[in-house]
Amino acid sequence: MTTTVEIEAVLRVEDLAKRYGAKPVLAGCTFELYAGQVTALVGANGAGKTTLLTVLSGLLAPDGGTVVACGRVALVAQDRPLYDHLSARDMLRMARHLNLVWDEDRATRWLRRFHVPPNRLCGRLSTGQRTQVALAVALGRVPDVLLLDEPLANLDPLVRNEVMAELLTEAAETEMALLMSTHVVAELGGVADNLLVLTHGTITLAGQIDDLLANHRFYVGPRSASPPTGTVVRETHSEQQSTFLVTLETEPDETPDDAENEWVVRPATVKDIVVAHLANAREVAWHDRAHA
Ligand SMILES: Nc1ncnc2c1ncn2[C@@H]1O[C@H](COP(=O)(O)OP(=O)(O)OP(=O)(O)O)[C@@H](O)[C@H]1O
Repeated sequence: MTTTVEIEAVLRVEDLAKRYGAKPVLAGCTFELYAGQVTALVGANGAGKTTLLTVLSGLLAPDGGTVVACGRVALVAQDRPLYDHLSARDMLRMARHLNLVWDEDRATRWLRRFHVPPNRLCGRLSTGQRTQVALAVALGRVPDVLLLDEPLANLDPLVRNEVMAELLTEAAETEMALLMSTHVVAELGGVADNLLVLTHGTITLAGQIDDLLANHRFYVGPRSASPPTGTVVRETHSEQQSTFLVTLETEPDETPDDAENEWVVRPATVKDIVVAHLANAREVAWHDRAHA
């Protein structure tokens, strides 16, 4: 007998829409975030990631749809807004006064862990150190949902790994759901549980990363119009050869090569899947522009 473990959704987003003036930026966004899980939000520049995170944080009102959060939501914004004339320690002190729920230990531990000088003015901290102060303030608020807008962008590769490892521990230990926008797709393996791809303001791919890896395959074979199976996500052709990235209904057999049909089957990475979706989205945009 198999037992299905129900994972609790701590944030539910349904049919979310946002416009800036007359310009629609988000439309029909529907997804959930789960306790203790990390979800990566990926999309082209201008796709609407920052807007989506800002709406989820409550700082920006949506024009349609609903966001239901079970608990506190904290956002670390892209520009890490801090008061430059306050020290890191004063930033925490101010956050303690502004928040009904505040975990001083958790916040100061983070600053210590990443060697941020507590008495230096925020205006004199490096960009990476400012990120650490913003993360300390967000974690000190004991969020049930932590939203991070490109949290790793200004960190060196070593610190990036350390920050991600610490955030994963925090998420697991406190059942905190984490949603982070990122362009560093190659680093998502072993980090994110779920993936959301945002294309021109709409979620075009959502799922558990393990499932996405299991049901995407490359089929490489002699030049042809279609692959032997699956739904085509993206195709490229040379004179002799065709390559299809497909989604499969069921997992393929263990045997990777389909010798009979001369097709070579190989697995796709998260980066392959994301890049294919982004490339498709860009082509659709070019096509729409050309025919406008
Ligand atoms: N305050 C604003 N007023 C009007 N338009 C805006 C505003 N903020 C963002 N936009 C526009 O909305 C769209 C989505 O922007 P957003 O910053 O959410 O995208 P993004 O996916 O976070 O981009 P990036 O990856 O470059 O950070 C863009 O076309 C942007 O120019």
